[in-house]
Amino acid sequence: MDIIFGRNKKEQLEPVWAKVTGEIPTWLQGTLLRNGPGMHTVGETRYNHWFDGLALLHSFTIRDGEVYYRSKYLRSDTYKDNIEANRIVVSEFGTMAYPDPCKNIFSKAFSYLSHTIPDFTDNCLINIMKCGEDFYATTETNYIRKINPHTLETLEKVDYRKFVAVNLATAHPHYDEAGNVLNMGTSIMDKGKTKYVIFKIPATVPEDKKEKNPLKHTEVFCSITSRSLLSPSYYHSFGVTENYVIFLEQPFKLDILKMSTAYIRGVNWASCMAFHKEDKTYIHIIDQRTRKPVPTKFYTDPMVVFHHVNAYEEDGCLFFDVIAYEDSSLYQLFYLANLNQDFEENSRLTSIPTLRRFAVPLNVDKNAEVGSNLIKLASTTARALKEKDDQVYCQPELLYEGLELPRINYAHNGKRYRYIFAAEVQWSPIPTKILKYDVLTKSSLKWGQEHCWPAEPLFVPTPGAKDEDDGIILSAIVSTDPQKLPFLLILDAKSFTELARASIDVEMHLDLHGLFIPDSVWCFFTTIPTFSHHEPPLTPSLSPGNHHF
Ligand SMILES: CC1=C(/C=C/C(C)=C/C=C/C(C)=C/C=O)C(C)(C)CCC1
Ligand SMILES: [Fe+2]
Repeated sequence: MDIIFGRNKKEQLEPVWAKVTGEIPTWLQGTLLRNGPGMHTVGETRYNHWFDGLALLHSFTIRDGEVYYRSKYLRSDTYKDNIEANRIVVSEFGTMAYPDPCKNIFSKAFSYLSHTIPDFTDNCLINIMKCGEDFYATTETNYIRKINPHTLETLEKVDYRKFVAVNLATAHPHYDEAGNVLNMGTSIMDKGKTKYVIFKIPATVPEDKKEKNPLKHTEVFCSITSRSLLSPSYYHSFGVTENYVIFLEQPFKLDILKMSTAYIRGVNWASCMAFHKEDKTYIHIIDQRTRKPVPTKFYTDPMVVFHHVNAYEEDGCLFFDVIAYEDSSLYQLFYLANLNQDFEENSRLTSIPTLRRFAVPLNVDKNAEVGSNLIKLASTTARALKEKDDQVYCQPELLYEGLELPRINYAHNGKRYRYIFAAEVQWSPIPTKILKYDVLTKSSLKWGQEHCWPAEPLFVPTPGAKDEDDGIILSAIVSTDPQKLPFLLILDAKSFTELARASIDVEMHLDLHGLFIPDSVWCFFTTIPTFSHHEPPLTPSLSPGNHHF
C-alpha cells in the first residue's frame, strides 16, 4: 500500500499513447484533467499525511478513439522551494516545516505571531477550477495556481485575498449555466470578525471594462458571521439550488489560537482542527434573491461532511444530499504511517460514509405545533421538527452506506436529479468499486475488478442527451497488482457496462478531483493548442489542421 500511497510518482512530460481495448464513442473528444498528491518525500524528508503530497496534474486526451496521457508536477512556489532546498520547507496540512533551521527560531516565531494567520502553501493538489477561459489548480488555502490545461504548465500564482477577504477557500466551487463561479471561503478575524464569505467570479467581463481578468470582478455575494470568532467551522464543499445556497456550519472546527502558535509549538495544521461531538451542525440556507440567510434556525446532529452531492427545491422544500460521517476520523486515516503494510488494520474508519438526504421546509408555519414534523411528503422519511424560538431540528433520511467522491450529471446541479456516481468505500478509505446510485428507486449498479482502485467517476453527457444518464463515466484506475497497468476506464453511464479501457504504461498516482474539457472548449482559447515536436507522431486524423478548431 505504501507503494501506491507513499511512493513518489515520476512525471510523464512527453505524451504517451494508451493501448485501447473496446471502443471509445466517436463523440467523446476532449481532455480529462485531474489533480492529486504525487510526491511524498523530498530529499531525506517525508510528509506525514497523504493530503500534503506535492500536486501532480495529469491528463487523458481522447481524440478519434485514441487516448494519450501526460502528467506534470505543479511548479508551485512550494514545489520550487522544496526542490531547491532538497527538503520539505513549506508546511502542509499534516506536516509543519521550518524554512531556515539556522535562523533564530524566536525571530521566526515572532514574525508568525505578529501575523496571526501565517502564509499558507500554494501546493494546489485538490481540484481544477474553470474561471472564465482560464483553468486553475486549487486547494483550500488563499492561493490558486493558473495552469495551461493542454501542456499542464504552471502559470501565475493567484492570491484570492487580492479580490476577496478570505484566508481559506473551498476547492469545490459551483458553476451556473453561464459558467459564473460561486465559491466560499473563511475570513479569519478581519476587522474583529470571523466570517464565511460566499463570492462570485463572473465567467465573462463586459467589453467596456478595462480589467479583463474575471477574478478582478469577484464580488461578495453574502457573508455569514461565524458562531465563534476563534473557532470557525472547517468545510470542504457547500450546496446550491436554483434559489438557495446551503452551508453547513459543522462541529469540525479550526482553532485559530492553536493555529497561530502551531509554528512555535512544532505541530501541524491538522492538530489545530477538532471535532466537537457535543455541538450541533447548523444548516444555513441563503436566499440567492435577497442574498441573505433565511430567518429560521435549522440544525441537525453533529456530523462531518466533506462532500455535498446535490440539492434542489420541490414542493416547498429544499432537499440536500450529503456524504456524512459521525466523526472526523477520515482525515486521521490518511496519515502515511497508517497507509502502510498493515494498512487493513491501521486504516479502519470509525464511521462509515453515508448518503443522507435532508429536507428543509422553505415556509415555516410560525403557528405549527412544537414537535410537529414540517415535512409532509411521502417521498422522503427526512423530518424537520418544529421547536420553540423559530428553531427547526432536521433529521435526515439515510439513503446509502459506503460511498465517497460523488459526482452527478452537472446539468442537474441544483435541480431535481436521480443519479449519483461515486466510489464505493467501506470501512477503509480505499475505493473498491464504482457505483451508480438511483435516488428514486434506491437501487444501484456497480463496476469493480480485482486489484483495481478506481478514482472519482466523472460523468460526461452524450451530445443532445435526453435522459439524465445518457453519457459515459470516466475513471482512472490504478492497480495493486504490479503486473497490471493503470487504465482510463470508460463505462456506459446507463448500463454501467465497460465500453473501453485505455491502458497506460506509467506509474500513475491516485488522484482526488478534476474535470473534463470537451474539445469544443478549446476553440475559445486565444492560443489554439498545437502539438510540439516532443509529441508522438500525429496520425492524419489527429493533426490540428484536420481538427475542428
Ligand atoms: C494547508 C492548510 C489546510 C489544508 C487542507 C487540505 C489540503 C485539505 C484536503 C482535503 C481533502 C483532500 C479532502 C478530501 O475529501 C487547511 C486545513 C485548510 C488550513 C490550514 C492550511
Ligand atoms: Fe473533495
